Amino acid sequence: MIGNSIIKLQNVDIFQQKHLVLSNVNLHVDKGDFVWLIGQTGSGKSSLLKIIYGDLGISAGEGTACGYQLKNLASKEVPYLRRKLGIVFQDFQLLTDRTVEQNLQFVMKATGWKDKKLIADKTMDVLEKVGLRSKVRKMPHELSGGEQQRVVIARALLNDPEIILADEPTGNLDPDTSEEIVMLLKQISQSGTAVLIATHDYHIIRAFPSRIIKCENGKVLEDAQIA
Ligand SMILES: Nc1ncnc2c1ncn2[C@@H]1O[C@H](COP(=O)(O)OP(=O)(O)OP(=O)(O)O)[C@@H](O)[C@H]1O
Repeated sequence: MIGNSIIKLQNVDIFQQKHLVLSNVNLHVDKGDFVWLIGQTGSGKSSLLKIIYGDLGISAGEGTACGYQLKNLASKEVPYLRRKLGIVFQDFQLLTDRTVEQNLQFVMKATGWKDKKLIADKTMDVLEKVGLRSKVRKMPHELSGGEQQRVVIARALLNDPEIILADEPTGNLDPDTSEEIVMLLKQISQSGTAVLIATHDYHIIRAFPSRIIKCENGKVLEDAQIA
């Protein structure tokens, strides 16, 4: 990694199949940055995130994410890159037949955690960070939408990621709960983990002013404004 750089894309072209979605993308995200990603439906926000988490490959240009070269990234490297990224999506994607604790520990076991004491301590550590220690034994359906999204954020924090990528994390939440979730993500960025949030919700952007990146007409504008 170069200095504090977590994500660096230089002159990257982003394709979905043969369709060029975004061309000549330049983007940098540094340690602890809090960045909004906006753009109309179909403008390429999810495609840009997919480049960063190794779901789409880079054919032209250069990129690094969390110290990994994205160009020619070997498929066996992708799970290791993903451990350094916390991914939070709109629909909560919790396992509905397991408790909060079991949801978290399922991920830990899948990513190589073995020591029972460390697993138990980390479970409580991430739940503390999202304010849900008391819900450790609850099933997802016993939680509100905002609480479920907090569990997803806790899950994203398990492997101490360098950045959280969030795609419409408040899409299913009411305005007050959305603000609470973004407040939590903002706090996380202040403790050093970068946060990149794709959203259509300009109200929430106004409530938490920060750097804005915009996908528009096949380009990525760094340091954009909302109307
Ligand atoms: N798997 C795919 N195969 C082919 N084309 C795709 C695929 N996924 C997305 N696209 C196309 O790529 C373009 C960008 O889509 P993308 O999902 O990145 O946009 P977005 O800005 O995230 O949209 P939204 O706000 O609706 O989520 C669109 O034209 C879309 O139709």
